[in-house]
Amino acid sequence: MLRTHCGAAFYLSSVSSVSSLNNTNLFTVNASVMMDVQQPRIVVVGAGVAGLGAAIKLKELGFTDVTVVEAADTVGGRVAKANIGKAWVDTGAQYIHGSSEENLFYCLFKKYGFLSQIPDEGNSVFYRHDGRKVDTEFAQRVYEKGESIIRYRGNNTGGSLGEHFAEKAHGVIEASQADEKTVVQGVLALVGKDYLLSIAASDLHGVSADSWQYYINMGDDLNVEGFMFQVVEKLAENFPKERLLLNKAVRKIEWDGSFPDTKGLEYPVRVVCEDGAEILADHVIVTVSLGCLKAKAANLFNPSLPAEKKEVIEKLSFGNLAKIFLEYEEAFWEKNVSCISFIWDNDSVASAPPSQTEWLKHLSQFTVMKPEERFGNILIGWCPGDVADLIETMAEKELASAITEHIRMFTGNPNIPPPKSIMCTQWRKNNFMRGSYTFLPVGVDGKVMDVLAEPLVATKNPNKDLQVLFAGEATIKTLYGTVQGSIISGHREAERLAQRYGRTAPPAVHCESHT
Ligand SMILES: Cc1cc2nc3c(=O)[nH]c(=O)nc-3n(C[C@H](O)[C@H](O)[C@H](O)COP(=O)(O)OP(=O)(O)OC[C@H]3O[C@@H](n4cnc5c(N)ncnc54)[C@H](O)[C@@H]3O)c2cc1C
Repeated sequence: MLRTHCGAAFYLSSVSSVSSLNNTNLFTVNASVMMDVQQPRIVVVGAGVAGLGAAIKLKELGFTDVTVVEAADTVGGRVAKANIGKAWVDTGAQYIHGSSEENLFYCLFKKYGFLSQIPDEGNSVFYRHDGRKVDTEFAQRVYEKGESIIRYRGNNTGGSLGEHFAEKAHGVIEASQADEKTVVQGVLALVGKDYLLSIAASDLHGVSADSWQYYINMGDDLNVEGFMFQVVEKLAENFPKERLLLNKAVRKIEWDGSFPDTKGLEYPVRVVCEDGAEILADHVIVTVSLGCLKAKAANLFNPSLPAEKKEVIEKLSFGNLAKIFLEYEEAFWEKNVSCISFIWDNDSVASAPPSQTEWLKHLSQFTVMKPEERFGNILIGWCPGDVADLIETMAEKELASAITEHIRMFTGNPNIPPPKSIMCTQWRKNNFMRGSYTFLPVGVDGKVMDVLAEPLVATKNPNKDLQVLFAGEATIKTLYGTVQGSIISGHREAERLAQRYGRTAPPAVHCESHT
């Protein structure tokens, strides 16, 4: 989830109490507190942040028979990397939403010594379609006004964020001076587009105005590009490699059954993999994305999911966010610039070729990867929703050429060369992700995520409970769409099993004690 514009904290104004998140800072547990030696067999499906979080927490809680099964050839899921130019870049998450010690991910960054390596954000520059720059201070002022409107938590309004924003933005435009109206309108439209990036949606009118009513604000955003995947790789070192099965896609989860192993022991769950392997288990924690659940849940579970859960899977939206990495021989931007924004107005629509206007309109923000010594000259262009879906289908050459014309027009510099390399993320096409992250469409209350998080209830074997549990960013209404939400959801399910086996964890420990 991207929720930052040009270094400015782009977050929700009112906050819920962080103390409501028990044990969020628990990442070590003294195994001596174990109250029994029973070792149920547990399978975790997915080695993204939620799966790793669950597996490591289970290990810390003294469970020794834990296996993680991952379809991809690497860990991390939607925290992922790719090589471009001289560096590895984060193709998935790259912001810590909440740079404070309430945030477990922030603590991990601190623990692994990465925080001190994160450079300061630079300046923003705003262009109109004809190369004119908008005075940064003025643009920032209007931008902040727009942000304060859109940073709206909602509280069972049932309305759309688009409606809310349009109404309030209209007031700001009306109140501005006649000669500034067009720019004010353009900057406010930019706020809306940037917000769509943070939600990964196509249209604010399709997004619930109540999207953030349960959300926990842990502080400002921090851009940790190039470090997020490193933190997750380090995290994965805390789980035994031989128990982490990569390139092993799960095809079927059979539950509420009675499956004997070779020793005649009976297990209620059988996990069947694409390669034909079968793993018997007492418990399985499913962490696949909402996108995968939408596409595959009907065939993945046997017996099938209860109607209530199916309904939630259908109701929640799973967006897309494209990151387009553009590598240049030399920077055409000034050294201190970290964000380049394009402000569209009615004239700019006419200036772009009609075939490209629609998607280019949504390519309004480019961030500069910093520092140059580490990354070279790389810009990231950001696109949300349907436009991201479309861009995934375009050839790199076509994309590079359209973007170059776009940048030339807005900067007023016809000599900007095409990028020497270009790479676009493909989250929607990825069979094991099917998009970027969850958002709440109009009319859907975040509480439905609690339903998604509920374990399945066995009917044939009610004494063998908690057979199928669910974790992942879509299962946590207070932090969905984020890495910290994912890890906490993994911990939640590990702790659910710990409770089931009478295993108690010591009280939460503070971030500082791990530095
Ligand atoms: C482009 C992008 C930008 C983002 N930006 C940010 C950001 O700046 N800050 C932030 O906090 N969050 C951000 N997010 C969201 C964040 O990355 C996710 O919320 C989080 O990583 C999800 O973790 P997860 O474990 O819940 O799911 P996943 O990462 O999706 O993990 C699920 C795992 O299950 C595996 N899997 C799927 N199906 C199967 C199967 N059948 N068998 C076996 N394995 C399977 C997948 O391969 C995957 O590894 C971003 C996401 C994207 C895509």
